[in-house]
Amino acid sequence: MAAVDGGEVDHLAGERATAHFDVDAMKVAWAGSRHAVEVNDRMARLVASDPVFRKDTRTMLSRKELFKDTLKKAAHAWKRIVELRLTEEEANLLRLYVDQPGYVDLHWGMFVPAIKGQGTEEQQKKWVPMAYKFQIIGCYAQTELGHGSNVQGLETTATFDPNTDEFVVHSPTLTSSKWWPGGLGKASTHAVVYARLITQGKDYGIHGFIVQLRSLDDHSPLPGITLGDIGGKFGSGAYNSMDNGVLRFDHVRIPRDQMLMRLSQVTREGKYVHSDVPKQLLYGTMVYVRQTIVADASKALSRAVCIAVRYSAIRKQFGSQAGGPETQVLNYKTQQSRLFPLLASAYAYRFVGEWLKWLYTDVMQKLEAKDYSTLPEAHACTAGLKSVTTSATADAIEECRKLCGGHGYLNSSGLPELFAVYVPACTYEGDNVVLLLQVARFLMKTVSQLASGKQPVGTTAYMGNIQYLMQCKSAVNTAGDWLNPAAIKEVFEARALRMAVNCAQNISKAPSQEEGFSELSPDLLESAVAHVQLIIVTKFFEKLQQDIIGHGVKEQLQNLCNIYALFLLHKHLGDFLSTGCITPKQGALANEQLGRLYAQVRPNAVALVDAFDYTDHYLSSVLGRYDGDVYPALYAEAWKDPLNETVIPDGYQEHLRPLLKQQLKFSRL
Ligand SMILES: CCCCCCCCCC/C=C\CCCCCCCCCC(=O)SCCNC(=O)CCNC(=O)[C@H](O)C(C)(C)COP(=O)(O)OP(=O)(O)OC[C@H]1O[C@@H](n2cnc3c(N)ncnc32)[C@H](O)[C@@H]1OP(=O)(O)O
Ligand SMILES: Cc1cc2nc3c(=O)[nH]c(=O)nc-3n(C[C@H](O)[C@H](O)[C@H](O)COP(=O)(O)OP(=O)(O)OC[C@H]3O[C@@H](n4cnc5c(N)ncnc54)[C@H](O)[C@@H]3O)c2cc1C
Repeated sequence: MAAVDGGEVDHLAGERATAHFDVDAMKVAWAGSRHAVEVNDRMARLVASDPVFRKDTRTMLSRKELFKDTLKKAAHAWKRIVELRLTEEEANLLRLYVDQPGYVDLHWGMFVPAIKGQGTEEQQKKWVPMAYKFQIIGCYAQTELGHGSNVQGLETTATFDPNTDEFVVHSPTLTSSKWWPGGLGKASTHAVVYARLITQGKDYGIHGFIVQLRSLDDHSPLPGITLGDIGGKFGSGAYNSMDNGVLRFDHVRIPRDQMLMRLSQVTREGKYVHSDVPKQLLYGTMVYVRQTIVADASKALSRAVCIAVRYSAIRKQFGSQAGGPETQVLNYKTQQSRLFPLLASAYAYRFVGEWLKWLYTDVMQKLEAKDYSTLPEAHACTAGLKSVTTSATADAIEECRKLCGGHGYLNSSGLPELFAVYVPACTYEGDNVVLLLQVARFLMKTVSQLASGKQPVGTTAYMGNIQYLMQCKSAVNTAGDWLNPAAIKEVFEARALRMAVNCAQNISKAPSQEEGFSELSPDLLESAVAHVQLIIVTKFFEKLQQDIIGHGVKEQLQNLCNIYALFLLHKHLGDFLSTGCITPKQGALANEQLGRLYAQVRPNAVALVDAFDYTDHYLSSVLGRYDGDVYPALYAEAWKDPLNETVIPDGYQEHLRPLLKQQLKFSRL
């Protein structure tokens, strides 16, 4: 089952023949199960073979054309989902492979989960079926012009009026205008709006409300509602398919039962009642989406890496003095040392994403049973992993562009658009720095509780080993010693713990905890990153303990896991040295071992990206084609540009001809 939808000749056949492992079995390890490979493959092909889902001219469309194209694709996708009676799993994958951001992402990804998570059973019964049938389209309207990161600072108000049993939703200032919600600008009929609840003269803080925005008859905004799109965004094509919107309310009335009342209620008389649950559950939808964003990071990263690896195997430069063939750029050690850690990261993020999904499901089950003890851990893990994986992926896509040289800068390489679509992931669903500071808070709390003898659990369990980890010295003596998982885990644990303890000690010297936290925040960020990287490394090792079938698959994954860990060690050598976890000599040995691992990956590189099982349609890159027939495709693609529709360009008569025909007027000339 090869993901070929390219030409007849396989220019990468030689590369595929050198692989030391069973690619089909690796597809199973990557996708999670044989079933997952099958359903992914079927949905990817369904999309690739449907002309409505073509995207090769997307970067050449105007904003209006692009938006209309997005509406068409979303409606067609829905039609196919209904006609083919696709399951929810299949439908999600179909949307993924359509690969065009649009209102449906927010409808399914945030609006529906917000109602399911924060609505009472009655509210769910009323709203969810309408949303499932697309009788209404919803978005998630939280961020405002003046406030995004600071959710408690939102200004929109929802004031209860006991005379009419309604809330009056209002935007009191310009900065309280809702600003950014995807799908809001043009498509949504409804929104979950976050606003300050005011009743009986008291402000009870932020709560969620379902508000109808547009008429279900003619889609015009309802009275008191001002709506629009916030304007063009970074890059051509890319996230411009999404109608991120602005919304203002002028005393808009909604029935009381449109407040999402699972966590707290307002009675008919206007009394505020808070259920016996942590108020942070209000943030539940964000936790859910952060978890999905980690899974998406491995998708985006693996796409970019697939393009860069295949093209690096095709591209040749220098190498022969005697007129023989030039060298494949993939053979250059520098290319390998830039590219293979990214390949390893794609696998690492895939597996940690799988684990995070499990953690999230587990926490949800506990919440159902009124056990809230794992909520802080779930928040720290989703926030931290969202932050680290999206930042690294955004950087990696740009690195892959550079790894593809000049051709990587062409839209037809697929990389500029992928980068432009992906970078906002560092900002949306929580700015990455703000989220890392949340992780740091969690770590500082955990460290402070160690003194009282409280044993940390979950991903901070290693901190309980403080006596040992604060003074241990790595026993690594040879480069090969770095292949021992225990040796790697020990130094990653010691680094993370020592950085956290250093921060805690320095904070305790400040006049107040708050001042210390603020002063130390750059160090706290690094401490949080160290902790999150430890989680990723640990989860990769744990994956290797599972039953992994197929010839050579486990060995390849072991190599990638070691590359991921040793690459991080090399990149953050300063941390490991300054905390005394390793010596400079041990750092050099790690680097030596990395070089050996790259050599082992080299013959397997193309097969390792084939295991992602991406169709050419999904990759949408002439450089990443499965068949490696890059040059004819690049050449043909150029001719499709609208500029090449005519030989003589528009503007020649007005601007070029007069210039070329002008009489020389300068005496000096
Ligand atoms: C059948 C058909 C199927 C069809 C198929 C289609 C399916 C499609 C599926 C699609 C899936 C996904 C799509 C994804 C698309 C993505 C598109 C982009 C979306 C972008 C959307 C957004 O951006 S929405 C807006 C997001 N905004 C933010 O993230 C704001 C960030 N800020 C915050 O979260 C908070 O303000 C803060 C955490 C930074 C601070 O909050 P606050 O001031 O209240 O808190 P404190 O810091 O004082 O902390 C108080 C205590 O609360 C704890 N805390 C904080 N947050 C949480 C949390 N989330 N959970 C649990 N606990 C939390 C904090 O730790 C403190 O605890 P203590 O220290 O113990 O007191
Ligand atoms: C493409 C896109 C889609 C979006 N979709 C939605 C949506 O559907 N619904 C929705 O409600 N919102 C949406 N958003 C909004 C998004 O969630 C916010 O932009 C995001 O949470 C960041 O908040 P901000 O813009 O207020 O950034 P700011 O907080 O203003 O960040 C500006 C800078 O300040 C720094 N900073 C802020 N606070 C601190 C601090 N405490 N300590 C140190 N540094 C700090 C940040 O690191 C950053 O460098 C979207 C945004 C984008 C870009």
